[in-house]
Amino acid sequence: MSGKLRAAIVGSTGYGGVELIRLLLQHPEVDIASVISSSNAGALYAEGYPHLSEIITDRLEAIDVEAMKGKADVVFLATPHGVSTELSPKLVEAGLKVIDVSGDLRLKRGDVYEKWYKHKPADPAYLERAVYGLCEVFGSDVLGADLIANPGCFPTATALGLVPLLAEGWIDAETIVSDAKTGVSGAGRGLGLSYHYSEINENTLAYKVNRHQHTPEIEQTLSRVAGQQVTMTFTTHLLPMTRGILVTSYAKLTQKRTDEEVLDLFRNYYEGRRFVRIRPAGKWPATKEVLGSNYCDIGVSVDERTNRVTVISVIDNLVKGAAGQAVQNLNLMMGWDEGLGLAFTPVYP
Ligand SMILES: NC(=O)C1=CN([C@@H]2O[C@H](COP(=O)(O)OP(=O)(O)OC[C@H]3O[C@@H](n4cnc5c(N)ncnc54)[C@H](OP(=O)(O)O)[C@@H]3O)[C@@H](O)[C@H]2O)C=CC1
Ligand SMILES: CC(=O)N[C@@H](CCC(=O)OP(=O)(O)O)C(=O)O
Repeated sequence: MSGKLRAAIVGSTGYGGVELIRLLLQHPEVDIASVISSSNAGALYAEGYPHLSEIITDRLEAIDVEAMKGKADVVFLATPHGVSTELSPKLVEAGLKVIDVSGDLRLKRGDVYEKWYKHKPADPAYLERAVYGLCEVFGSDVLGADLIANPGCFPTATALGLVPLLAEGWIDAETIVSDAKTGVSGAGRGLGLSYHYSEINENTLAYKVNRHQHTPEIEQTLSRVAGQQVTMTFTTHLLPMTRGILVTSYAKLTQKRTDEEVLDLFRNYYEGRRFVRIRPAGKWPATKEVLGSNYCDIGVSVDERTNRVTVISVIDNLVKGAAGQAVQNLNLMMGWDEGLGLAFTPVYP
């Protein structure tokens, strides 16, 4: 026994799962105890991911709560929507800690989940119990929790760019518009027509316009911070790149502000939070500047002509938008330094 925390990963064969493996391999307090597949138990993990040959030598295991109870302390779920709804309660009742990377437990209201995800919602007791782990905003809720709803990729980038402004009442909550771009890995490893090379190469398209499932999740966070119901316009676009999310948000200021005032607001709000970096006035973050890292980089500017503020936030969808924030949540849950295993410099170029 190494004395380390033992982690099992359900959905380990997907992009979120393999990114969790990359990060957990570097974590000083965690051992990967079990890599789990619903469709390919018995196969060598590295058959599907040859870049992990001789690094992950384990075979995939089937989903078995009793087996997980015997060999793991924490279970990460990087599974399609609908799986955690059924599985998380069983894992929690078996005494395991659960970090759910899917959207199943993020929305507190089951009827809202059903409307946007078109799936049956989880038991309300577990929706209530799940702690929404947007680390830089609600991180203090995570210590000691046993069930974490890890935020979505777009909600992480979008909310981190808007929360300081709403927390201080600097923007009119009825005027928010967020325009988001993502790379194709956001859609996972499965095949889909929009993600074929010949469909997305040299192409850009909007999708799920006015019906993206992350809209109510962002609104839930913004409403909680603002202390009033916030509704917004949120539009997603697919870009011909592998990783990265860039969100541009606009909102009306409630009174005149300068660039420096708004930048100071952001610097103060995120003081001491190492994974949020605020660019100086006139500088804008790019997705490549956070690639492979857990950073969310933010740039802010006031348009004096329209009295609107523009916020640009970038993350790597698979790190801060999924596996990285999940590890950060594990760290906060366990009372460890929140950056353990996450000291990755972005990959550049
Ligand atoms: N990709 C991203 O950037 C982000 C993804 N997410 C969320 O994380 C989750 C995983 O996404 P991602 O890794 O991209 O998706 P993938 O499609 O790449 O992987 C999903 C994995 O889930 C497993 N799976 C499929 N059906 C079941 C089932 N019935 N029970 C258990 N496991 C199943 C599959 O593996 P197998 O058949 O081997 O079991 C598959 O490898 C999703 O909920 C997604 O929305 C969240 C934030 C960002
Ligand atoms: C490119 C692409 O399709 N991206 C996905 C990202 C969603 C995701 O990752 O899932 P969660 O809802 O669990 O966060 C989308 O827009 O639906």
